[in-house]
Amino acid sequence: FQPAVPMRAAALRSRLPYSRSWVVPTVSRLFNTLSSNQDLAQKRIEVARAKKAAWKRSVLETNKRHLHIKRITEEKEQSTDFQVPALYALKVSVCEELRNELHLSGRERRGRVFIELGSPATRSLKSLKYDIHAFFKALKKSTFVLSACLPEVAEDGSIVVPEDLTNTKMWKIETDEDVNKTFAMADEHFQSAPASLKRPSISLHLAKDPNAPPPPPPPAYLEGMANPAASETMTMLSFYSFPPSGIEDPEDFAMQLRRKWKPFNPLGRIYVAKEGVNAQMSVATNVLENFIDCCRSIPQLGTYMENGVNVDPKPIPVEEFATAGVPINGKPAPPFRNLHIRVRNQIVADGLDKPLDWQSAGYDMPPLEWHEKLKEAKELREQAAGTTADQNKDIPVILDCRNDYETNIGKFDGAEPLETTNFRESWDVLGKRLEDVPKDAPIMTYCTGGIRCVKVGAYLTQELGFTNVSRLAGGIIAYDRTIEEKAADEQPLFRGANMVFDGRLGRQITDDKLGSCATCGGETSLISNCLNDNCHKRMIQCETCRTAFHGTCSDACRQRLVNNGMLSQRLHGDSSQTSVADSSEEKTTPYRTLDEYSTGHSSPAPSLYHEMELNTQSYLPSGSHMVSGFEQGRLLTNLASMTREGRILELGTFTGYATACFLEGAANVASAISLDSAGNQSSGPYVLSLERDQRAFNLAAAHMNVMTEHGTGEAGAEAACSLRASGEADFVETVLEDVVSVVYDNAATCDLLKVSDALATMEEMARGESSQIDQPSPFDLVFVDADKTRLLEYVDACLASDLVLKKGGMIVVDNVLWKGLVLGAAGSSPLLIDGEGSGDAEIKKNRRARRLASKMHRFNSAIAKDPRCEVLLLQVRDGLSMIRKK
Ligand SMILES: C[S@@+](CC[C@H](N)C(=O)[O-])C[C@H]1O[C@@H](n2cnc3c(N)ncnc32)[C@H](O)[C@@H]1O
Repeated sequence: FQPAVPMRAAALRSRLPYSRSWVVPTVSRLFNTLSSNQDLAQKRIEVARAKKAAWKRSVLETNKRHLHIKRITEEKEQSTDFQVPALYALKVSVCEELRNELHLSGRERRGRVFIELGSPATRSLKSLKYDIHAFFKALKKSTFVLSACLPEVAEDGSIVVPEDLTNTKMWKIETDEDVNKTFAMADEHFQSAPASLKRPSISLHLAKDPNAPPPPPPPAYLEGMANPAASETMTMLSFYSFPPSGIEDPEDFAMQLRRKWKPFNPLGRIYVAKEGVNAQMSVATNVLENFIDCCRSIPQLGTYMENGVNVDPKPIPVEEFATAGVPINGKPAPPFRNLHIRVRNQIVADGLDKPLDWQSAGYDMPPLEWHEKLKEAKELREQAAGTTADQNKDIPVILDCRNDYETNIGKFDGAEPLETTNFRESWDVLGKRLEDVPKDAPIMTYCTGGIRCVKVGAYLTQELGFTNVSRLAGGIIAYDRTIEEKAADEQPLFRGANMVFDGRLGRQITDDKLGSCATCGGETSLISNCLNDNCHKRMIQCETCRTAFHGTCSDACRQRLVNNGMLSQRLHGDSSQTSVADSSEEKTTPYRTLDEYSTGHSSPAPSLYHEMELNTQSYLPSGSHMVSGFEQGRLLTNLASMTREGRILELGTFTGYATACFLEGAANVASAISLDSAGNQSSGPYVLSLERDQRAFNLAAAHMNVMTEHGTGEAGAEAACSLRASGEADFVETVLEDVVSVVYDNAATCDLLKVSDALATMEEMARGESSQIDQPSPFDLVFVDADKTRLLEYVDACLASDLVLKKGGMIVVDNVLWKGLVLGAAGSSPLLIDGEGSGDAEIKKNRRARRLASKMHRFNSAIAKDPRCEVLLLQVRDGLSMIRKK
């Protein structure tokens, strides 16, 4: 054993620059010193990481504890033979001074904290304060002192908290001994208290600690700041930063931004990734300077916001702001509704297989210099007619690095668009375009706000070896502002409209209409997204066609809107459904495909479903293609409606679309057999759905609550829509209990179960050993829609045991045609994949798709031969296999 202090001193001595090794500065010693400094830095990073991990663990533990306590209270409240006081209830109130100083919200000022019998908080002041802090997060642990009294029970059985906190019955809790005494008194008081007091209780009063250090002064950027709500205008702005050491913990950084920006009430969309930050925002103009100062004070933004904050030259009056975006669902919309700070893998998805050095990306050319260079380039081009390539080498290559729908409505004179539909395609296009261009030739690049050109510049210099690359600083936005502010007598060399990434979509810079309407071919600069949300294609479309096609891109999409009965709702903002039979659309629009015809002659899905899809797109966009959707969803409802008892098991809930379809079907069964109470785990209509992803589970839980509280019609759709409109992303992030239970229409029960692996849970059920939920009695239908690599195991568990699926029951397996690739896997055609690219990432993705297609083919072949069942493989959506258990 060695004492800790000397050991620390020795370690420090060997690392500090003034240790003996520094006195004789030989090269090797200097090197040693440097490397030990690096060690020290590394150690610090490790300590910081360990602290963060410990903090995360403690948050998880606290959450777990809350849930545990909730369960105990519920169980105890239900059980009649409750004897032991397992929990103490502390009624906590916070003094006025602390409330104001810490800006406590209603829930944080007063509430109940439960303390378990025998837990450290019943013995030590520190633990008691810790537990109170765990419930009242806004309280700082050291800023309060405690006083206590015992609650009185009124004649009517209600619990009275003394009004007069200075009353003599109150005592201070200052030591561990006081804590012990207080809990002992609560026990004693409980013995003689009336039965309406369910457990030993203590009233606690929290007052400001007179010895607490004064709160830190507000940051300078908040001093004397105006009230953003009083601003008459809003200012659009954007910025990006690629800090050289990256962002260590993007989740944590995103939280920091939310906290620091709260006083400004900004709106916008911000992406945070390890590589940096990319923000498009609107901020009240009266606090714009304060907001910019705040951003500058954040080290990861500060000096790394290349070209500072790109501010739109014209603030928008608040009344105009409310309607400055492209209308959504036929209703006027602002450019941004909420503040969304999202963590992503990259702030601009580039598809490169390794990150480059974003600090070394060519010359960031100020807008006025860019303007002059373009004029020179124009002159050079005019003089160059009929001259040799060698004489033309000074003419710069001007590259527009945006996508085709952006360059089609506006670009700089003489610029060459890359004609990409996605930024990831740029690398191949650049390679081909610049194949024969000398490495020292001048190359000028630009994009909307400059961020894409950082990546293009890095690629051109580091990967393709060009030495004379420049990019327009701050992109077209900064150019537009600079010309307007500093060279108003000059004609802008950018013609047409600049597409921006907020609800306005396009900002007209000159009156030129360079785009041609995707529908009629006429001139236009209007850009929008197809109103059929299943398509949502970004398109250029003139005002006339926009009206004629009701904001959709084609006949097919317009027809979809009509079929879904949402046209009138979307265009006029009313909730009345268009009656398909009465609709003139139905009579006059010819059907171009059988698909369109079939959808056109099916009953529309209830309105809730569409909102569920939109919520999925909004909260879990990368998985939104997984939702079952209209055709398959309706089929699932019908199948569920035809089952004997309406008992359905779904593997892979995702956001609850198919779950809702099944619940609808189960309720149909209940009404067909005139059940007068809802089914449950043991008998009658019941849906059990298993999911492992917390965020998907939370959104599904919210959807199921909406469905059961408001139904699937207009009221349900409105409630589901408000999940999105509230902008409260937090509900998908919180940890819910692992089981969420709802009853629909008093006819069918649905349990959502959060599991770590649906297959393991199902195998437990097959053995009759379900650990998370009481063993449910067997199901009529099992929908297999979780991980696609273990389909045989899922189906086998259903076929092998009658505890999961009844004899004669049905297994439905999704995605069995795997985008048509099973044909290739069966050797019938080459394995072609739509839009097959040649980049490494694309090749990897395709390899995975092929591997899965082979697995799917093996599954289809095996199950078709299995004597325990009969199979019908339907070409619905991505292929549905209907497997009847014999
Ligand atoms: C295709 S989606 C389900 C779509 C949903 N059934 C619908 O129709 O809307 C697949 C879901 O299964 C979940 N999942 C995948 N593997 C799982 C597993 N082993 N256990 C539980 N859930 C799983 C995924 O998180 C994902 O949400």
